Amino acid sequence: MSGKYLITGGAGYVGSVVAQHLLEAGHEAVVLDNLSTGVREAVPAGASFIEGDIRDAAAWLDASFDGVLHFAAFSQVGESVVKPEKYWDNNVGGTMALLGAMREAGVRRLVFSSTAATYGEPEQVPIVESAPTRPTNPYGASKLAVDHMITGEAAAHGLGAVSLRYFNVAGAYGHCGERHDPESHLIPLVLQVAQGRRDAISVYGDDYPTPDGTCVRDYIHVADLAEAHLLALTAATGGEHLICNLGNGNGFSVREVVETVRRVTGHPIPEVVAPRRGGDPAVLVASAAAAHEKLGWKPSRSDLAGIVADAWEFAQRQQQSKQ
Ligand SMILES: NC(=O)c1ccc[n+]([C@@H]2O[C@H](COP(=O)([O-])OP(=O)(O)OC[C@H]3O[C@@H](n4cnc5c(N)ncnc54)[C@H](O)[C@@H]3O)[C@@H](O)[C@H]2O)c1
Ligand SMILES: O=c1ccn([C@@H]2O[C@H](COP(=O)(O)OP(=O)(O)O[C@H]3O[C@H](CO)[C@H](O)[C@H](O)[C@H]3O)[C@@H](O)[C@H]2O)c(=O)[nH]1
Repeated sequence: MSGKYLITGGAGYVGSVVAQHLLEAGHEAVVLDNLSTGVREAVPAGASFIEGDIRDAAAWLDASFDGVLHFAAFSQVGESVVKPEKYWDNNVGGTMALLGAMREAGVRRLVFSSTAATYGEPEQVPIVESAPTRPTNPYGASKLAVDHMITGEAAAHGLGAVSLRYFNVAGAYGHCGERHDPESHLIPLVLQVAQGRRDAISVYGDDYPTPDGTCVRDYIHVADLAEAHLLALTAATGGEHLICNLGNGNGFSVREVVETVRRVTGHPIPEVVAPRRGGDPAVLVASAAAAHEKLGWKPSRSDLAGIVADAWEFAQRQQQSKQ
């Protein structure tokens, strides 16, 4: 059955891909974004666009909406360590206002972008949802606070909610991909080196307790992630707050990612070892068993070279459109 959904942060990377998937599935998509890190051109054709802040969501939310997909947030681990107040204000303060607006309008279905950063340094990998949550940076702490807020809202006021804890999102889908400015994520940065826009990639730390000394992450294709959001909308039912990890269950080190980019693009990628970045856990790899069991989700684009190839195609198209 088709529905009408508000997509906060739908001018950003993940939100724009999910908006595109919702439209393709026959839903109506209304994007609310203040363009703080997103761009207007990322909003898919066919979606309505409101330039505004989630703190003012009450101005646009009404009972005609079947649910909210909430992506709007600041999400840079390193920045959150030096400017924690920015993260509490937007991620926690903004979501509190959004939940209030949903309550007032009688909108009872929410899918929230949570993160692997809620766990911190794991005791065991792959990480399951019952693992201890001890975030090592304010970004992860702000997202964990929101998860707790949603649990309370579901229990007290009958909200149906799913928090999706993404691991490292990568790749592109159609005209939607990663175009942050400045960019902070590993894969698009390495691709910028391949394009000649940067001289080298800085490897943040090579003395971690991992096989090659660099951090290990679980890279998940953004289109696989989008499919999980559609399944989560169905699973978000009154009074329950479900939390599911989304990842492939495979870990790749920073050096393995750089090597994969070399193979996919055919460009040599010079690397320089730089100091560790504050707040980075050594290893983050997901168990997605709960998403499989409770949402019926299974990623189908788990090959790292394929993920990098899609991101490369998008980056090349972006570069050409600017020339
Ligand atoms: N990209 C990842 O690897 C990753 C991993 C885990 C979780 N997440 C989460 O997924 C979500 C989307 O991430 P992304 O990579 O697409 O980020 P993004 O920065 O591309 O998108 C976020 C969007 O939210 C908008 N926004 C921010 N604050 C707002 C506000 N107060 N009101 C309205 N709009 C606002 C921005 O303009 C932007 O368009 C975030 O919540 C992030 O924490 C991302
Ligand atoms: O120039 C760079 C950029 C990154 N890295 C390293 O590459 C790895 C991946 O870094 P990203 O910045 O691409 O991603 P993060 O793991 O820091 O964070 C991402 O995934 C997290 C969950 O795993 C959070 O959800 C967060 O929102 C999202 O940005 C990290 O070890 C980082 O130190 C480098 O070595 N050099």
